[in-house]
Amino acid sequence: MKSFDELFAELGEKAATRPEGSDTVARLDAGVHTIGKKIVEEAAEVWMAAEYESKDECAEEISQLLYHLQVMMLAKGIKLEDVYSHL
Ligand SMILES: N=c1c2ncn([C@@H]3O[C@H](COP(=O)(O)OP(=O)(O)OP(=O)(O)O)[C@@H](O)[C@H]3O)c2ncn1[C@@H]1O[C@H](COP(=O)(O)O)[C@@H](O)[C@H]1O
Repeated sequence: MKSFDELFAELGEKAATRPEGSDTVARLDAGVHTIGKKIVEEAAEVWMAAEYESKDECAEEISQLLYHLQVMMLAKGIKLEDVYSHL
């Protein structure tokens, strides 16, 4: 288990060191358009899970959406505080 901030730190490290086999590195290399499409797909899965699946399945979909949002943040050079300052 990890927090939002811990995952973001881990993904930032992956982006910087580019380890072989990292899904995150591949997604960053694919670019903002592909990352954006994934965010829309995951958001729809959250919606469907909320309507038709269990609380746990919905939580898993939300975790995936948060992951892809973080990938977009990295792709755009957006830091946690850039987002938090708007909350
Ligand atoms: N938290 C996540 C995470 N959430 C979602 N995903 C990715 O998003 C996909 C979403 O699931 P889908 O049901 O849409 O699967 P899919 O249709 O096969 O998706 P695609 O791979 O085709 O886009 C998953 O298969 C993962 O590839 C994640 N990939 C990585 N992480 C974490 O990110 C960290 C770094 O991972 P690596 O970069 O792979 O080392 C690790 O701690 C991982 O646990």
